[in-house]
Amino acid sequence: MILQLPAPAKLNLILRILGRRPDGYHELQTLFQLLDFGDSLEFETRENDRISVDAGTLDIPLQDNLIYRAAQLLRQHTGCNKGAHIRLQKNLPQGGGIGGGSSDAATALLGLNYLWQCNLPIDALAELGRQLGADVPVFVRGRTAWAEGVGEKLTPVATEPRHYLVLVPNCAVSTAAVFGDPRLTRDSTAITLAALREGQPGDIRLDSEWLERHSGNDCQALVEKLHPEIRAAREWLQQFAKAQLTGTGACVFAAFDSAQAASDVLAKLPAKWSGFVAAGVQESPTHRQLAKIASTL
Ligand SMILES: C[C@@](CO)(OP(=O)(O)O)[C@H](O)COP(=O)(O)OP(=O)(O)OC[C@H]1O[C@@H](n2ccc(N)nc2=O)[C@H](O)[C@@H]1O
Ligand SMILES: Nc1ncnc2c1ncn2[C@@H]1O[C@H](COP(=O)(O)OP(=O)(O)O)[C@@H](O)[C@H]1O
Repeated sequence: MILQLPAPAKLNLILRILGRRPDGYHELQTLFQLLDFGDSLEFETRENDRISVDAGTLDIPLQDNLIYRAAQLLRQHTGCNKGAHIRLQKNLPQGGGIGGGSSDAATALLGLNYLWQCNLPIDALAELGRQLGADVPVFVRGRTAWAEGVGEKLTPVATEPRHYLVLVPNCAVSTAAVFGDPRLTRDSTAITLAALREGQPGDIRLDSEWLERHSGNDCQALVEKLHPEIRAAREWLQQFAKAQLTGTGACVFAAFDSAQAASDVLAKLPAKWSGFVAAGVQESPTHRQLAKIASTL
């Protein structure tokens, strides 16, 4: 059996650092916006219990690949001893702050849970994801969400449909180095969403005016100090629309009302940088694909 699933990127439309916990991890608040663009994973069952990964252009040891680690963790947790061959088509830059590795890990958990018929509920898969990285649970749950804690307390939210131009500067940022830097500001006040829920059935809606007021990224100033090229990319994009860092970088992004408007700016991009246009989505393309497969059974 062969199963093909997307592993979408995310943007942090808001990233606030509230403080540091005794274990060194940071308390934060972030708005994870899922995108309709990302990597792609293909899963194939095998006759034996081997797990192999063809990582394509991604040049890292197998034991470090989050796809392999997700597969091992799922087997350990469930006692499953089945094997699989997994092919990765890597479209997202590494260390970009758009969650490529985390999303690959989540898609591996979701895909293998289905392929191996482990039948773990989403809560259990999200907990396994948390063990692999702070950003994995949001991709496992598959909803654009407001995150608190170290990023694992998730509240699904509805954002207005927008198109994003994401620029990829020529550098990779180490998340651990940014969080370990004494110059990082860690004193933002917490935002409360509760007031926005009043009288509204369903998910909390974050409209563009609210987003405009609260957008920002507490890592941006430090990351731009460490990597002047990221500042240059953001300032270039800023000529056309409000531009901001995602996660701990390196990517920067701006929102547009249409894909055409974003593509028009992308067409002007200096050759030294690359970029892509993607739409913001409420539900992960991974979950949409799994639901489609389930509906045809
Ligand atoms: C801050 C974010 C926002 O999305 O940055 P990006 O990775 O997307 O750039 C993420 O939550 C990152 O998530 P992820 O990349 O999965 O982090 P992890 O592998 O769990 O942690 C990498 C390192 O970042 C630091 N870290 C991470 C998350 C957090 N809330 N506090 C931290 O201090 C820790 O030093 C940890 O060793
Ligand atoms: N399947 C994978 N895809 C990308 N990176 C991976 C993967 N597995 C492990 N990694 C490691 O995770 C690190 C961060 O990955 P990535 O998710 O691309 O960055 P970010 O969290 O900044 O968005 C990479 O530098 C890489 O060493």
